Formats: sequence, C-alpha cells, structure tokens
Amino acid sequence: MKTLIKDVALYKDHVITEHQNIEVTDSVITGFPTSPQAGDYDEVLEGRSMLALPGFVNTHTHIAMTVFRSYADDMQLMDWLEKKIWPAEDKLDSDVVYAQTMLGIAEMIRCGTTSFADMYFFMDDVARAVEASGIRAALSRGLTGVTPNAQQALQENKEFYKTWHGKADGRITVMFGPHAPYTCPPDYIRQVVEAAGELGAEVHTHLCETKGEVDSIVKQYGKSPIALMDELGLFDCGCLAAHCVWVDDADMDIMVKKGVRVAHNPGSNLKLASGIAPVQDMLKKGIVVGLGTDGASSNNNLDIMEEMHLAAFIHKAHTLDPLVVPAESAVNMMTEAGAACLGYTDIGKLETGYKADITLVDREGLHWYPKNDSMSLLAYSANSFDVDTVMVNGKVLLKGKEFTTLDIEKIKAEAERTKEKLFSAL
Ligand SMILES: N[C@@H](CCSC[C@H]1O[C@@H](n2cnc3c(=O)[nH]cnc32)[C@H](O)[C@@H]1O)C(=O)O
Ligand SMILES: [Zn+2]
Repeated sequence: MKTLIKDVALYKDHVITEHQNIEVTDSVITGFPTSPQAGDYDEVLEGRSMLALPGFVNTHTHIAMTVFRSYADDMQLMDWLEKKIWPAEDKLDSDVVYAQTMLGIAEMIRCGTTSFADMYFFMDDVARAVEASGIRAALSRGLTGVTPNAQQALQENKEFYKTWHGKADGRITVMFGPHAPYTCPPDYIRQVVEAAGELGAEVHTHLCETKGEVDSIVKQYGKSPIALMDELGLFDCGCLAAHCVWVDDADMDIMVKKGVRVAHNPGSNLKLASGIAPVQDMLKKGIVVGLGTDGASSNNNLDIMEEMHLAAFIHKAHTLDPLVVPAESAVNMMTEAGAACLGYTDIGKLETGYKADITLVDREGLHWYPKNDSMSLLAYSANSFDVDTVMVNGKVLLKGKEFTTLDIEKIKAEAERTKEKLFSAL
C-alpha cells in the first residue's frame, strides 16, 4: 500500500517548508519525492493548504476517566481522589472501561493525537480498544502498594506486558505504572523495579504533583520524591514521570542524569491548583518534556493542542519572561519530545524510515490569516478543529475532519449507556 501526501507544508528538522510531498509505504515514511506521479500510488491525500506534523502525542492519560468528565470538579486533589474518584472507580468494569476508552480515543484522534501514554486498570480492555481503533499507545497498569490488591495488580501488569507488549502491529507497548510516592511505599517500588527490570519494561508514574506530596515525603523519608525514587532504582528502568511541578535544581539534576522524561500537564495542574512546573528550567537543562492532558476528569478534555497553548502561555507569565517556551518549543513538546517520552525511537519525526504517524492541520480558518509564520500560527492561533487528517502506522483514521473507521454515533451511545450503568451502581 503506497500513499502520497501531496503538496503539503512539511514540519521537519524544526522548520516548516511549503510545497513538499510525503510518501508512505505500508506503515513507514519512505521519502519526500520532488515530482511524484499520482499513478504510482494507491491513495493520494491532497495536502494543499495543510501543514503536516508528526502525529501529536498525549504523554499522560487515564483514558477511561472520560466517564468522570465533569462529575467531581472544583475539589482538592486528595479530596477528589479519596472522596469521589476512588470510590467510583471501585464500581468500574470491563464494559465501562472499554466504551469510555473508545470515547477517549475518538476524542484524541479528532484532536490530532496519534499516540498516548495511559495508566489505568482493566488494561486488557484498554488494549482491545487501542487495537480496534488504530491508535498507538504505551499502556501501564496503575499500581498502588497501599491497597489490598497491590500484589494482584503487580501480577496483572506482568501478565499484561507478556500478552500485549509489541502487539497490534507494534502499536501497543507496555510499561509498569507505579501510581505515586504517596500510594507506593519504598518496598513496593522495589518490587515494581524488579518486575519491570526482569521484563525490560519502562515505568510511568506520578511525581511531585503537589506541594503537599513533596512536604509529606520529605517529612517521612528525609528526601524529595525524586531523590527517593532515584535511590529505589525507579529511574534505572527508564521513567516517564507525570507532573514534576514541585522539583528543585537538585531534583532536576537527578532527572537529567537518569534521563527521566516529564509529562507536563498544564491543564490538570491549573485546574487542580497543583502549581506551575518549572518547564523553562527543565528545557534549559535538557530534560525531555512532553505534554499530557491527564484524565478527562481533571482537565476536562483530551485536546492536546489546548495543552500546547497553555504550555506556550503560562510559563511566560509565571517567569515574567515572554521568551520562554517559544512557539517551536511548544510544538516540539507535542510531537518529537512527546514521542521520546513514550520511549519511541522511530516515531515523532517526519523522516524516512520513521513510522507514518502524521497529522495534517488545515490552514484555511480565518485565524490562519493573514499568512504570517506558520509555526507561530500553529502555537498561538490554531485550535484542534483545524485538524483535518490523522494517519497512524500508515492508516488514515480521520480525513476531511471525519472519522474513516470509527462509528462515532455508536461510541457516543455506548459512552452514555455505560455512564448510566456506572452511576446507577454508586
Ligand atoms: N489503584 C487502582 C488503579 C490505579 S490507576 C491510576 C489512578 O490514578 C488516578 N489519577 C487520575 N488523575 C490523577 C492525578 O492527577 N494525580 C494522581 N492520581 C490521579 C486515577 O483516578 C486512578 O485511580 C486499582 O487498581 O484499583
Ligand atoms: Zn495522572
């Protein structure tokens, strides 16, 4: 199967060049022909007026939490988790998680996202939805050491790795998901490190989300959550850490040394009043920072372009420096750096030999006029309704802003049905 994306503006090597062509063979980008013949291709996508970008990456989700979208807002993180979310999550089942995951995936595809990192449970159902939908994902079973299911969850994560890692044409990878320092005591982290190490799996966790978390860990263990996790060997697995709002210079130095990648979730951090992560310092030190939405219940959507805008805005105000997180930096977080966060080595760039995960953004909206700098327009003016075409692993999932494979009415109906079922059980 050969596809041509014709006469498109191409984002490559951090610059945008007009009137380029992209050739895709099966699941891979195979070149940028200068005078392609339409007859040589099975499918030709007209790229005129579009901007081609590496597919967007959502580096931190709890995907089935779509069911809790706007269910418990305006609360403190710990109150929200302990009083509302965890009791409700106790009633989740496979059916609900599958339907709500499908909803979340559809929303992400509509917003240009081609891969996401998830931490949740009923992960077999999440994986089935990823497989069926055509999106790419790095999935982890959320692990909490303080709950009665601690050992069972760890066992599930191991089984989940063996069953799903590398499956769905390589679109699914599996990580381990130790939830956070306040739910995973040191001994449990050690067990996770050992289990992940045996399988060669990476880890996805929450770190330094709130000031309260850091204060209580320092009080309990005499060191910061970052220093504690480093000592326990968590970073030696290869680690994606969500939030990292409350990290200091010493923490960041550890993160640089250990190659910790950060999922920056500006929307969630703002809504839950967690604070503002020192992203400008992380970038300066060379830490890989991607963007995440977090669950739909703390955001309340899965629109990664919105996170890009927030990232491009809030750090300027916070540091009183309009030069931090410039347009290209924000775009890079949503694409190349995001892919690196998920541990991908052949995704995140539009280059020959890379996987064909491509998002085309339509530049015909009035907010794209007059046609000044496209990078700047993308970072500061565009919105996700501009996303026109989404390709994952060489397959078109959205075209002309319409889904090509998913039955959206059915997905909405299933989301409603399973929400009713869950809430009637509460
Ligand atoms: N302990 C659960 C699984 C945990 S999955 C990951 C957890 O992270 C929770 N979560 C969602 N957003 C946040 C956040 O911002 N900070 C901390 N936890 C969150 C989410 O509700 C979910 O319970 C079990 O096996 O029963
Ligand atoms: Zn989270």
